Amino acid sequence: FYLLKPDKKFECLKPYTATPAYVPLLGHSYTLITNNIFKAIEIITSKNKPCVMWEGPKPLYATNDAEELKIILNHPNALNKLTKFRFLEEVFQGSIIGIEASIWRKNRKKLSKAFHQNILDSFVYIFYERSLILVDILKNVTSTTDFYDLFQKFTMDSFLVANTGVDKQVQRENYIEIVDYLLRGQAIAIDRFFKPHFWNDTVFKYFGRSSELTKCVKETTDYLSEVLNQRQHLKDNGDFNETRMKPIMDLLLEMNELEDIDKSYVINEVRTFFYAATDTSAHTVAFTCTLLGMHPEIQEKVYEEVINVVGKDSPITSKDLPNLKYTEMVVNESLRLFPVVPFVGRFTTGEIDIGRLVLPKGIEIGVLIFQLHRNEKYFPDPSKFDPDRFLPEEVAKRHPYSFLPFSGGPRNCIGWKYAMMMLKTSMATIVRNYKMHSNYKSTEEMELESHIILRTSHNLDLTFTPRY
Ligand code: HEM
Repeated sequence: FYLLKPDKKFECLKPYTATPAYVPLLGHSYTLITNNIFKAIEIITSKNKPCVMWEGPKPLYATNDAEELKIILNHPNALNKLTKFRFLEEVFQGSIIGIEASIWRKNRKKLSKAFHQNILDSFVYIFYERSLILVDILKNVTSTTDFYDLFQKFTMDSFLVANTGVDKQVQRENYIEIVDYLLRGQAIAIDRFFKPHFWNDTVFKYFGRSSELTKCVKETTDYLSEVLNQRQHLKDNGDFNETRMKPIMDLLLEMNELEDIDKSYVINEVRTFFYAATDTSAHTVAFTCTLLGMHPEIQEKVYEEVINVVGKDSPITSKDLPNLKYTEMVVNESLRLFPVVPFVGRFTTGEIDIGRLVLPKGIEIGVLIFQLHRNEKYFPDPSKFDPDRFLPEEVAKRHPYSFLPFSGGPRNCIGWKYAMMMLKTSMATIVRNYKMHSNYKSTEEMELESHIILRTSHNLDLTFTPRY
């Protein structure tokens, strides 16, 4: 009986149960059998309002209501991640993204120092240099170019320099062993996350790609450990490049000495930053280029702004970024329509009163970022691309928790400023050099899917024509 019906202690959630049929034993999880997680959530939340979905007897309260999200994301009882995060632990290895709240608090404070504005400012020339390589590579795109892959190489290239000080020329080289290990490790862990039959450790060990995953993690650990030793050596000899920028790894290394942090901790955090930073930013560049390709008049406004602020040939610097206001509005509107992290999850460690309901201790919460951004209550005509929604007077009229591409509250994205600076630098560089074109007539023509990070299920329709 327990397996067939929602647990008695969660009775209070029953009136909010999602509309698709509740299937004994599975609850609503059966929707995952034939759909990717993005589609499954779309089906379950088709009424576009908060609801409870059931994984067998285990409830998940899913909401796209800004006021509820404000309460939840700032509540001390909602700082832990979904219990299923443990299936990603083999790649995260106790780093900030999945760690339990009491340890997370201390670590977040330390790591925040690496995202100080002065440090981020010093990365802009890397973002710009790497964008120039991207612009060069864009000369060779054809109708078969995989844009997700192309932009991912750009973000990985920028990441490796800004975070580890290593220049691997990721955009120019076809195969780089360490990048392959990083990406394969990520893919295997995510695959397990969404395949219930692999949630059992023994089944995963004998029938899944467990040993390949262990190898990928070991190889990336060994590589980052070698880089760390080289940085340490440079530091001991007084050869740290102090003049232009300090990679995040060097900062963590300094903290390591000051605050007695373990070296393996530094390695795990840097690897997690890699996972959190690269696909997210790459897919945002891909979506933003496509949206500009669909809207030539908006693209020209971005171009004019870039020429007015930076000029035709000057490098883009950290001083220019605050003045690229319209470019920022465009990036924001792109993140609204296509929030590349379409949902995040939390787990309640105590009750949370969200007004019409008290969420009990011990349930999962789904923060429906995609459905929040497409909620007509906050964004009328939600599938229309309209950067003017981000004019300061329009933003002031809206609920502050109606736009959450980087989530909200104390456990939001630690890298959001880094991401925005990289996105603005790269978009300005691309628009200054190319006219983009896309044949989509509306965003609804773009079939979406997600295996954590949002993308289209087909390659993007996009062409680049040099401006000069
Ligand atoms: C477009 C780019 C990005 C998007 C949309 C994005 C979005 C997010 C979201 C939605 C979360 C989850 C927060 C939650 O659970 O409530 C997150 C967490 C995180 N992000 Fe990002 N992110 C981006 C880029 C980056 C970059 C560039 C970095 C690092 C350089 C980064 C590092 C992290 C880390 C470490 C966390 C975990 C934070 C914690 O638990 O305290 N992200 N991000």
